[in-house]
Amino acid sequence: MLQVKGGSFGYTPEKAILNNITFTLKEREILAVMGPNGVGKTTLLKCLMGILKWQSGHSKLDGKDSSEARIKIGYVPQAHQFSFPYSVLDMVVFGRAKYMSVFATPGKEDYRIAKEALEEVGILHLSDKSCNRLSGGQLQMVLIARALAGEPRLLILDEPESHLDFYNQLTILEIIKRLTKEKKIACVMNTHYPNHAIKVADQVLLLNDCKSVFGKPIEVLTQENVRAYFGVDSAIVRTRILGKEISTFVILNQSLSENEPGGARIEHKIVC
Ligand SMILES: Nc1ncnc2c1ncn2[C@@H]1O[C@H](COP(=O)(O)OP(=O)(O)OP(=O)(O)O)[C@@H](O)[C@H]1O
Repeated sequence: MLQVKGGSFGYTPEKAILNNITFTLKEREILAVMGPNGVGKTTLLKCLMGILKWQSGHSKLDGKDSSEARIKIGYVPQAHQFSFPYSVLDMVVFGRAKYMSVFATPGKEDYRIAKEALEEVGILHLSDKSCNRLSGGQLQMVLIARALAGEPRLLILDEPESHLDFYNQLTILEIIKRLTKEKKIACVMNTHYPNHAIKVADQVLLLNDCKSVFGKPIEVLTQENVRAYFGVDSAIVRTRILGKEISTFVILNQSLSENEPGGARIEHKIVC
């Protein structure tokens, strides 16, 4: 559904940021884009949306060049960066603007779709509330609903769970996962949390210094890759809690990485 082949981009001719990015994403799949600060994750999202033009290579959505397919891409920015003096419903109706002519106002059908999007993320009851009176988690859900109202094939989210408490992080991730599967769309999200990638992503793209690696979370977030891309020692531990097997990413402190477990009581098996 989304295909990126040999994508390269730099803001100046002297310094490439993204080099030869290649991956494919199927319908109902989530891609987590990861890498240290400033490596080009947001730049990649902008190239996928056609806001920045690939300098070589291309990205295609359903076979169409990203810039042509832009109408089918829903973008969810980080909620904490904005203030919005609109009601929740009006905000979500903005997601329909790309289908309207310049001076047109939203019609009944636009409001119906906007309400449906609010229902899908579970916040229809907030319709009349001002966006400026919402919590960070609620506002993030409003922005997801706004993107959904645009009936996207591809949902792009820039660190959707950052600045949220643990409960809201999980809520947002569950919503993203459910919608991606139910609505048969694909989703690309930047995240700084390996455990979130393990929890919801089907694929991970690691970026650093013009290098990249793509694959399933457990295959990509290996000790070697994490050391090479982030400069820290890590492990994925598999733990059984209440009969359920859970894979968890941990950063190893010095003593653990020197094989001194330091009295850790959880029984675990390092899987990669
Ligand atoms: N408009 C711009 N013009 C020139 N350079 C830019 C521009 N936007 C970003 N950059 C530079 O490009 C590089 C990649 O930036 P980008 O925002 O894509 O990184 P990121 O991986 O998303 O970072 P973070 O994790 O901190 O959000 C950085 O060095 C940044 O300073």
